[in-house]
Order: sequence, then C-alpha cells, then structure tokens
Amino acid sequence: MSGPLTNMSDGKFQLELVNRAIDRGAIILATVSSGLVPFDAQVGGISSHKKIFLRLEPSYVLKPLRLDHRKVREIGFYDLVNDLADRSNQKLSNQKDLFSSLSTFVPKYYGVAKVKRDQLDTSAVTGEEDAEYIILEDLTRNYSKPCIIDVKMGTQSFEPDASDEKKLKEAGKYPQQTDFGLRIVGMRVYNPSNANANDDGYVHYSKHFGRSLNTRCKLKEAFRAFIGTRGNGESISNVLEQLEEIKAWFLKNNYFGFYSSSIMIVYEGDEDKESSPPIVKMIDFARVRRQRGGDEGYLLGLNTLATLLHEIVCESQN
Ligand SMILES: Nc1ncnc2c1ncn2[C@@H]1O[C@H](COP(=O)(O)OP(=O)(O)OP(=O)(O)O)[C@@H](O)[C@H]1O
Ligand SMILES: O=P(O)(O)O[C@@H]1[C@H](O)[C@H](O)[C@@H](OP(=O)(O)O)[C@H](OP(=O)(O)O)[C@H]1O
Repeated sequence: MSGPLTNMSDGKFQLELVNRAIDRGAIILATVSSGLVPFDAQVGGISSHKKIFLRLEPSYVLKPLRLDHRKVREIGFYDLVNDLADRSNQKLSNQKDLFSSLSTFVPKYYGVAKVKRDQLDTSAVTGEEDAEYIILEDLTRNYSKPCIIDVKMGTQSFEPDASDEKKLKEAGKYPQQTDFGLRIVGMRVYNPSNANANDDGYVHYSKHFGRSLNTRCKLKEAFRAFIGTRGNGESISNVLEQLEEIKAWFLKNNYFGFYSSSIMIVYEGDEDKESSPPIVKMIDFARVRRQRGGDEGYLLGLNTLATLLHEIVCESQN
C-alpha cells in the first residue's frame, strides 16, 4: 500500500509509457513553427546542475525530465490524471475518479518532446546532449507581467523510503517545514520602481530567501511581499477559493502522498492591464506515491498558506 504510482519493476511497461508520451508530444511539435527558447518565468527548481525550462510558442513550457525514476513517475502521474494509463495501474483502478478530479488543479499535459541540441535557438542551455522534456500548458501565458510563487508543500520534501543522506539533506534545508507544512522555493514580483528590481522590472526571491524565513512572522511578510500592491482583497479571495477546492480534494484523498510537490500561484503584475484572474495550480509530481491515509503534511501546508493570506487581506482592510 506504499510506493510509487507507476510499476517501477516492469521495464517493458516503462518503455511503452515513455514512447506513447513521445508520440503524443510529436503531434504538438508538428503544429508549431517557432523555435525553443529558454523559459524566462521559472522561479523554482533552479540549480546549476539542472537543465532549464524551455518555452514553445504559443502556449507551452517544456520541463526537463530527470534521467532516473522521476521521469517515468512524472509522466505516469499525468497519464493517470488524464485517464491515459493502461495495464500498469490495476492497483489504482479504484481511485481512477479521484485522479481524474485532479485535472482542474494541474497544468494541461501534452506528452514528451525529444529535443536535439541543434533545435534550440539559444546557447543558454548547458550540456551537449539531446534531452527529453515534458510538454505542459504554460501557466503564465495569459499574463503580461506574471508574478509567480512556487511553494513546496508538505512537512518533508523527501519520501519515507529515501536514503539517510537524502533525508538529512532535505530536512536541513528548512527545519521549519515540519511546523508550517510548506517552504517557499522561489518567487518574483513585478515592481519596476523597487530598488531591488532587475532590468526586467521584477524583484526576484530565491530558494535561499525561502529558507531564511525561520519564523511565522517572516513567512507572512514574504507572502505579503508576493502579493505586493497589485494583490487586492478580491484577487486574494479568488486565490483562497481555489486553495479551498484543492483542500477539498486532499480531504477526500486517503491514498496518495505528494512529496516535493508544489503549489504555484500566478497573478497579473501589470497595473495598466485588464487583469486575468489569479491562478492556483499544483505542479511537480515526480514523487507522488501510494500512501495509506493520504497526505496530512500537504493539508497542513494548505492551512498555513490559506491562514496567512487571509490574515494579510484582513490586516490590509483595517
Ligand atoms: N506549467 C507551468 N507553467 C509555467 N511555469 C511552470 C510550469 N511548471 C513549472 N513552472 C515553473 O518552473 C518552476 C519549476 O517547476 P517544477 O517544480 O515542476 O520543476 P523541478 O525541476 O521538478 O523543480 P524541483 O527541482 O524543485 O523539484 C516553477 O517554480 C515554475 O516557475
Ligand atoms: O525532490 P527531488 O526530485 O529529489 O529534487 C530535489 C527537490 O526538488 C528540491 O526542491 C531541490 O532543492 P531546492 O528546492 O533546495 O533547490 C533539490 O535540489 P538539490 O539536489 O540541488 O538540493 C532537488 O534534488
């Protein structure tokens, strides 16, 4: 009753799963004429040893797949949500509806792209080798100046069967995660008049900033900074409603744990624009697993997030 969603001992199945995803992705790639460029709105998952995300016009992002179990697991997750999975998942057949009902909370999924080095319109992508990317809906596409936060959810960002080394490394990043059920791994806010803004007008906050928020008060200030001047009561209420819907899903969920997975929030930072409403989505599913009892840690993080945002909006109205 515990372990990855995808059958990790069946190599043939894994190959089929990846090949099907590549066939699906090829359909998308055949419809686009523009090239691949670095995705400039990535706030989390940034490390010197990781490949960067790419943008594919008009509306896609390409997320680099890891060359280990995480590749098959993330593709397998999207297959389940989109009801594309087949014989691998007899174990999960009773939870099919639970998975399908996640589809409104996660980015649309379009398969996998095999990208050759010479297809890239850029020299900014490291490594000489070809690579595989998962093709997702670009959640920032409807915004002129997308303000974005990536909040890693749960009381721990390692799976229960992780090595001692991995457990120590992850637990040491942000000890407060056990209390808050979340950690901020990156954010950016559009505010060209801020002294800390880059040339692009955004103030960027790194994972190191997120790890420095060692009190509830500092964490709340960080969310206040994310909301900035643009986030009014109405847009925060909208975010809270979306968080409530995700919470309702997690209250029904008795079967799955979401480790090292995030909530991503996007809102319009351009004051001159008629703004699209904010969106709240779940992202990053390479460590979703079967787990009796569901995910209390994720629920704690949802409560912390909702409570802090609620407090911020109440305080701004006083
Ligand atoms: N569908 C999407 N649309 C737009 N931006 C996205 C999308 N998915 C992810 N991102 C951006 O990419 C960042 C990293 O995403 P994600 O967590 O899935 O990558 P990762 O490589 O698995 O990261 P990590 O190393 O933290 O596990 C997010 O913080 C967000 O800025
Ligand atoms: O969950 P996974 O797939 O094991 O991946 C890790 C996880 O995404 C962490 O968020 C990330 O740390 P940061 O958020 O701190 O960057 C870490 O990077 P690291 O190996 O560079 O520490 C990754 O290895």
